[in-house]
Amino acid sequence: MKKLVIFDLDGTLLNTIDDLAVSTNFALSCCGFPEHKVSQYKYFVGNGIAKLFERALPENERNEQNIARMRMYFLEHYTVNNTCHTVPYDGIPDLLRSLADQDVKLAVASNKYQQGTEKLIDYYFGDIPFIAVLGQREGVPVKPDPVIIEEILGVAGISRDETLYTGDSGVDMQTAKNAGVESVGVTWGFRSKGELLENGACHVVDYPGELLKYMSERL
Ligand SMILES: O=C(O)COP(=O)(O)O
Repeated sequence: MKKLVIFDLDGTLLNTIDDLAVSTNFALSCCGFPEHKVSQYKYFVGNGIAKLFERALPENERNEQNIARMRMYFLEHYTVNNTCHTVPYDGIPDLLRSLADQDVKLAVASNKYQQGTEKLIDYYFGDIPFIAVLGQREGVPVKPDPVIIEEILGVAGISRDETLYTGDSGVDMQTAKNAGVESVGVTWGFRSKGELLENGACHVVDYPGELLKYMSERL
């Protein structure tokens, strides 16, 4: 029986890629560096914003000072422009609502910085009763470290066996494995089915409706 579903945010609940790309390109251009195509950002996102900046910077410019400058310009732009193009994936609001109606506990575990994670969840899913909305926080290791999952299990009072973790990247599948939790990889996000399987996805789904069916067989 599954009683808790933990969701990744970027590429799983929300398609955030355009806003992330626009704000990172803004920061790159403020720093005098070349921009990237939106499609490239699908491979830059997933390990938190410091890693996003490192990957976006030219190879010989990847240093602490440039990452700090990128962070400043990015946050200035993204803080006010993070809901311009971002949308929930088709079927996600219905999936969350149906799970909540069936008394399944819901939580978010993201590598996006905490304030951004909370703002987007509140803006797009304000009516969904998430028991925990956790992003990247100072001093807490990012996914694939399992600490974020362990924190959510503690808040929920639910065991590993009763938990499902859902995400769109190899990092997400590794996180679930490291936490000893069953994983479902989703193919509507930023990464390929191959990446999900290579990183130990227990199951892979192509539509939110499939996840709902999978869950209803396990309630
Ligand atoms: O900000 C990121 O790197 C991605 O965050 P995610 O963990 O929600 O995919």
